[in-house]
Amino acid sequence: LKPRRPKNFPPGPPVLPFLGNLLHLSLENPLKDLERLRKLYGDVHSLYIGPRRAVVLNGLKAVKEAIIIKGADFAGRPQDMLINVITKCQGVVLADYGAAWKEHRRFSLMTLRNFGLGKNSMEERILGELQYTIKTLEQSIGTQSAIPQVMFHNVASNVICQVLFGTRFEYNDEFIRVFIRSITENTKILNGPWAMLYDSLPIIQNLPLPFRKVITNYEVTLKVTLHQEHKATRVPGDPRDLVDAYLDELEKVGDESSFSEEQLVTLALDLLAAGTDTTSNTLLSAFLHLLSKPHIQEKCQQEIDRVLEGKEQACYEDRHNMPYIQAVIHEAQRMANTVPLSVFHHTTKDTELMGYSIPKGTIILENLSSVLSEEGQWKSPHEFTPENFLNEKGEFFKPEAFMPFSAGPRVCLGEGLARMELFLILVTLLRKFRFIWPEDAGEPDFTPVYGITLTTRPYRMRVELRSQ
Ligand code: HEM
Repeated sequence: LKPRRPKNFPPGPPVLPFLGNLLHLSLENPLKDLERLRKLYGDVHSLYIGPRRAVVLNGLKAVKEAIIIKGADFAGRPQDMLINVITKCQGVVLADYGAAWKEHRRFSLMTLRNFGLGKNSMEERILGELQYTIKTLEQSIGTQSAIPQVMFHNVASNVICQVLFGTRFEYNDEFIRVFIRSITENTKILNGPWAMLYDSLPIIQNLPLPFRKVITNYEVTLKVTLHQEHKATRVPGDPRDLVDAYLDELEKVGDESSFSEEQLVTLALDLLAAGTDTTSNTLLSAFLHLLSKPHIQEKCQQEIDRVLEGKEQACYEDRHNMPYIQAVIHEAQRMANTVPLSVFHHTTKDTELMGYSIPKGTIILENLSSVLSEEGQWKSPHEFTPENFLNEKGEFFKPEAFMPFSAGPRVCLGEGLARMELFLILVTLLRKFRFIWPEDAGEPDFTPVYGITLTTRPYRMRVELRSQ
């Protein structure tokens, strides 16, 4: 009943029968506990999630050795947790390391790239979507209460919807409202207390407890995704979007590959879920910092005005002339710490790490937080300081420990898109508006709400038009 540590396995806290190390972690937010355990047991330590064997990786050295240098050994995903019940191990994000994952990852990367080129490029889609955001913000001028939460989720999910379905949704559309509510709820439940209990105690898995909400939420998102009727209007060989491209591929490869209509639905949901909550929570955190540090906001605006003088709108290439903006965006990502424990990995074979033996089938928690704020890697690890990314000459540089997208074979496949979104959204909005912390709002609260993604606590902002 009490799990036994394998030989030469990393050390860790004493393990209890059934519960493993569940009592060593705050189920509401285990990040502080992981910091404490790192101090006690070192950069690589073990942890039992109920009966499941897990290893936590802390700091750049351990994370790099595992997911980059020994990437393939650490590139699996666990297949028997609450999260897998809903995705049936398909798609990309939670698929195990193997042919189906590889084929779907390759297809997604290629399609994102193809739909990002030429006419209707990704850049145009983002800038087009921003016109709706600008309208929303303009309507709130003169009030103290622009509410950025839903707005940034809408932008991020509409950008992906355009790639997937070739269409965007009005911000009050049923699809987008239901979809966003369901995925934001699920990213909180899926690594919260109920998921931990579900994963630790098989005996409770069929009881009508709150984790069942994850399944209902997933069914809702599935229904709305399936609702996108594509087949009737598509022209084979002339794809309008990712769904068309997938259906083309399915016809081409037939039964010989892992492609199937069921996989397509999971893939679409994967991309929507992975691309919405991450980008929007990063933007929420970035704006919270800019609201509380008006001098940094102003410095960004000066650089934007200078570089974009005479130009109607920003393009992604402009980033090369905006070292300060680049530094602010990277610093915002570092402090946002959007996916603090990455997505759980799983060892694909018996392997070694920093002198320890780690058997095949061990869950790996990659503590990205510990790298993004590691002492010794940053000039200022705990404060919002754009200078973390600027050299003495004011030029932008990226330290090795900047890994909000993780790294190695499983590195975020939306990194290129996310970086383009963050740049164009921040630059366009900061050029047009000044964002001010409302006088009646007290002090900004930077304590995040824990989940697969960290979220800022809800806040309001005052918006003024800038005269350029
Ligand atoms: C600021 C925004 C984003 C952040 C911080 C972020 C971060 C991450 C992280 C940490 C992972 C886990 C990597 C690992 O397991 O080692 C991941 C995976 C993934 N992300 Fe992102 N992401 C962002 C935006 C996006 C966008 C816009 C998309 C959609 C196109 C996307 C799609 C994915 C997918 C499909 C995976 C799974 C990759 C795999 O398992 O092979 N992400 N992301």
